[in-house]
Amino acid sequence: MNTATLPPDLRPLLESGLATLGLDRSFATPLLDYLALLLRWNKTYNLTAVRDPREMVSKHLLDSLAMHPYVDGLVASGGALADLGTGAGLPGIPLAIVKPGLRVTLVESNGKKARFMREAVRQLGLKDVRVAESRIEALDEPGAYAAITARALATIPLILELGGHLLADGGQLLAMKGVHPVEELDAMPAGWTLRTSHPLRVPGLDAERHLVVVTRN
Ligand SMILES: C[S@@+](CC[C@H](N)C(=O)[O-])C[C@H]1O[C@@H](n2cnc3c(N)ncnc32)[C@H](O)[C@@H]1O
Repeated sequence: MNTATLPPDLRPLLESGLATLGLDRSFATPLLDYLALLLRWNKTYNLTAVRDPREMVSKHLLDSLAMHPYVDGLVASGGALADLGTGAGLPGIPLAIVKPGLRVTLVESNGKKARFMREAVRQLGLKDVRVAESRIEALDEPGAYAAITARALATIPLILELGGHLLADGGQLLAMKGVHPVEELDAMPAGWTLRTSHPLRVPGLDAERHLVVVTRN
């Protein structure tokens, strides 16, 4: 893939961030391939508001990857993950890159974004990833997923309303949030339990981040 146009300092920046997150530096190559593709498509399709390549490393790649330990159990058990309102594939594509064997469905209703992701999945050779071009609430796969992820999508009650049907019994919502979302959790519907809210440290990002884990009772 053509990563030659990327600024030369991106690779060391990304490799250092991967090391901080406990991930192998070798993942920098496919992650930069994805970034290069995203930058190229962003010129014609409005895929993400963040357009500076250095900012994309911290705000998109490393931010998505900061939750990677939470999907290790899925790789081990073979459980599937649905990334809801994934946009250009965040966090689903970076997670799939660093967790070979993780089965991911990228759920997105925007046709241009879905088209970009189909191309990215093909070019990156992500064999266990599929794109579902669909409204979340219309995805007819009840109970098919051991976990759902959501980043910059909606409040926790709304995420559960849209996509709760996709989770198997005991399944987990892994919601990426900024500050700990007290009000959202106060409004959580019946049938769901807050398991944990864990602060995440994202290399290169000076902002509060939390991973909120909610389980179906
Ligand atoms: C703010 S973007 C976040 C994208 C990505 N998760 C990220 O972190 O960059 C929210 C995305 O969710 C999609 N979306 C919103 N509601 C949706 C729904 N009900 N079904 C499917 N996609 C939806 C939008 O099209 C948009 O691409």
